[in-house]
Amino acid sequence: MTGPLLDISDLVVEYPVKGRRAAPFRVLDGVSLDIRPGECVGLVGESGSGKTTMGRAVLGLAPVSSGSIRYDGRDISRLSRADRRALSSDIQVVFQDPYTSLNPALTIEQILVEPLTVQKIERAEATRRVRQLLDQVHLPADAGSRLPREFSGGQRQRIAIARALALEPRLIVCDEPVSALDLSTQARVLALFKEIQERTGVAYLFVSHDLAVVRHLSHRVAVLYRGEIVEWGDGDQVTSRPQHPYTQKLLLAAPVPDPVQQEQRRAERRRLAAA
Ligand SMILES: Nc1ncnc2c1ncn2[C@@H]1O[C@H](COP(=O)(O)OP(=O)(O)OP(=O)(O)O)[C@@H](O)[C@H]1O
Repeated sequence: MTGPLLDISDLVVEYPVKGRRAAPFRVLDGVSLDIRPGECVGLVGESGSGKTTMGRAVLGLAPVSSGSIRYDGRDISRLSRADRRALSSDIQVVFQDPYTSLNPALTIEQILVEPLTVQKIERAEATRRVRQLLDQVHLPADAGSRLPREFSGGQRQRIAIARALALEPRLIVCDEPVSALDLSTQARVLALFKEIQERTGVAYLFVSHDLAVVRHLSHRVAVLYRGEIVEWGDGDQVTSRPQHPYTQKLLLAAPVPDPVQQEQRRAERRRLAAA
């Protein structure tokens, strides 16, 4: 039995508040969770609960006050810039907005080659890898010569996924990666995430406000409420039979296509609100 790939323990993240005597604003308050190699852990919660901050902390972009984030056994919560850069081939990210996350002035090939050249991978090998990456995300080989604006939102998110995969990371932080897409595109991009995970064995920290999205591919799910994890466990259990009242509300808030079921959920929401 191998240890976790990522092990977050008692993590506290605080932002300073203007004014000399003001106490810092605590966004994450003693959060613990772990991700096993090849596992998808979903992190859900409503807006402002601290989900993005959690992803940013893993990427070294949030101020950690206490606690630890161990990657492969080593605490990475307070790395120097150089050590953090060295870790970029292990931990990658896919952001929410495919419109702003890709440099509009670069061709897709240039976007995908960039991380490879930073890691000093030879040009011929990089070009071969770009073709392979486009194939992996089901984009045609000639996509390489085009600019991001020539692609739809779903296709741009595929390009962002290809870029994240370029260095064959072991973990990808996915921060609301389908929220900006329409429903049918969401389903196709989620299927791609799943397929890539099964093929490459990469692990995901999959952040979303939407329980239905997280349910789709998470082995385990953590529910964040006001900077604390209120429920954490098996994905099916948490998303279908939640124990905590906050998760129950999140589940009832998710829209369902069947109007009868939708009305039953509204009634249940009213009952919970009155309780
Ligand atoms: N750089 C920052 N400085 C100060 N406060 C911040 C900063 N980043 C986030 N916060 C605050 O931390 C809280 C949690 O933000 P975060 O973006 O992590 O939430 P979230 O659950 O991802 O919400 P959303 O789904 O709306 O993005 C919010 O109250 C936010 O205003």
